[in-house]
Amino acid sequence: MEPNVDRYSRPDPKISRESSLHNLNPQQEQHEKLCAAAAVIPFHRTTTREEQQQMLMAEEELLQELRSKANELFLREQWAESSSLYSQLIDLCRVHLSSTDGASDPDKFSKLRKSLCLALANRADASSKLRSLDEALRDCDEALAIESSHFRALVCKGKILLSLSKYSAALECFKSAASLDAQANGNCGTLNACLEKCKMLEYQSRTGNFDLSDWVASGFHREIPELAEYIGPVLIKKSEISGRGLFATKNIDVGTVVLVTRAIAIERGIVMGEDSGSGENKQLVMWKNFIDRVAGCVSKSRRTRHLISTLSSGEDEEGLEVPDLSIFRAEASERDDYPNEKLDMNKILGILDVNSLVEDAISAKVMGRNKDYYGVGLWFLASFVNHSCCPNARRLHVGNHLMVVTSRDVKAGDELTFPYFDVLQPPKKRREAAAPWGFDCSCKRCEFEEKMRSKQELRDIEAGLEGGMDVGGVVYRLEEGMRRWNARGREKGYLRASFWAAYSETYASEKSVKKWGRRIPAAEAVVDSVAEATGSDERVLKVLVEQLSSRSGGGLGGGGVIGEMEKALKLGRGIYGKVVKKQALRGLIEL
Ligand SMILES: C[S@@+](CC[C@H](N)C(=O)[O-])C[C@H]1O[C@@H](n2cnc3c(N)ncnc32)[C@H](O)[C@@H]1O
Repeated sequence: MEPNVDRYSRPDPKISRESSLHNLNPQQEQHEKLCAAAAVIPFHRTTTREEQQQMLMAEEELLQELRSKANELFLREQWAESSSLYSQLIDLCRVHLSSTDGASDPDKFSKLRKSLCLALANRADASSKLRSLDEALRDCDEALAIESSHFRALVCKGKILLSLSKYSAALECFKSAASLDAQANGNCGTLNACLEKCKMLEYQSRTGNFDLSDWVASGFHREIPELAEYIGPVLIKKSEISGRGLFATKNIDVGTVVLVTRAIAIERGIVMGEDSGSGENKQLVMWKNFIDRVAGCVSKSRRTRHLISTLSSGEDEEGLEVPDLSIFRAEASERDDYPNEKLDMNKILGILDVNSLVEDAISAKVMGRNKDYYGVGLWFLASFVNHSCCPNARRLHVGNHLMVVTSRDVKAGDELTFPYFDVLQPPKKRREAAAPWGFDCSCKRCEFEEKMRSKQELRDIEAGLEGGMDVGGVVYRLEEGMRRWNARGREKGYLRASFWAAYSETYASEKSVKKWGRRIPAAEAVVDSVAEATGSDERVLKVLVEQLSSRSGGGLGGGGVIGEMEKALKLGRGIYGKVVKKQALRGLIEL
């Protein structure tokens, strides 16, 4: 069959020069020359075989040159530059494909399609490094629409889906890639690693079974474990505390993971000298960087923009809509089905003020953080959890993930709350800590303590503690006062939690314990009531463990302390959650 000579006619010079060549860097000048050689052919004249060969070579060389330059930049991790060259390569492939007839020149057609697919997959890889995930996915889908078993596009798409927490869809991609001829595609090590990781994350996100024991047992020295995002038995509803809140949909035991969510953005650093000016400046710089990061994520993803727009910015919280929990399930989300929200910088700043969490919060220190460490981040679903001074949950920060773990048993229908700040301090300090959040806490404990403010004696005790009064004396006066005020059950726990600093210092000092003897309660009883009132806390647990240790003379093997050890383990579960299994937990709390 006669070749269709027109196919080899020079493509419209406007398209070829403007869309592909014009932006080339100087190193590609030689190709301009090659193309210029081909350009001597008048546009309307049909080309000879020799001219066709010449043009084919020029085309091939140009593609090859672009490809190697783009690959080189990619290997040098110059993502934006390599992406721009892949774009030129893609344009060029498209131009040539549009003028190539697959039926009469199948080799060239198939070569061009392969080049196009590879360039799309590579650009997707570069875009994903730039966190332009929507664009990256579009490229993978285009490559896969051309060749459904394109290895690189499948692996790249799998990785992007994995980073978007779409575990089942990612697993499908990796499985399809694994079913291809491994020899032909190479890179099996990476694929197998992705496949295994994906299987584990898919399992975690489906079951909520997480196990951090090995990491904890290594003293947090091993690499931070990979975690899936997970939404447990919870739902968002109107809250009596304020606006919307997160509620349990069934009874939940202490230590259960109810939520694992990855930060939208996070900024970390070591801030030396908490009160020094340089520390504050560093925090300000970090805050600014954090805002930039969030703004970057918002500009790159419709989903992020939509989800962030559901968060409170502190204004008219009662009038806010209750979003459907399902929009936070990454697995369920389609790429383009989000409204294109408009979010100005003021709104973003308001949202960050109300919802950002600081990783160095007292509850986060447990996971092996340095005391000068400071990290600020935004986590979507956790942003619906209200604060309470008698919370029933805690947060654990593991890498970029925030885990919400119940710190005591929770009943179906209860609102889940975690502390935004240290709740083992007196009401005045707690009010000061709540002020930057823009609220006055009115949880049961705060309500009770507000009523108790009328007691001059309590105010004197608080002033005494602040003024450096003997801590044993503070404990004694408070215990005496509670007897007279008829404080019962949880109420005692609330007050003891408020004066926890005095209790823990007293029990830590043999001299104080001797001095006050039976006039102050046993540490175990205080630990029980504080844990009952405010949930587990590592400082409360520490007092219990020290008591156990001193009672058993340093070793904890004695039969008499078994019950207390079980109690300590239960408290430990409320702090670290069931994600740290018994043996590792024993090590962690030094039992
Ligand atoms: C992270 S948001 C919590 C979810 C929020 N209620 C909503 O509807 O989006 C933090 C804001 O919730 C409100 N809030 C949280 N805990 C509160 C409490 N104990 N008392 C009063 N307001 C509270 C405050 O307005 C606070 O700035």
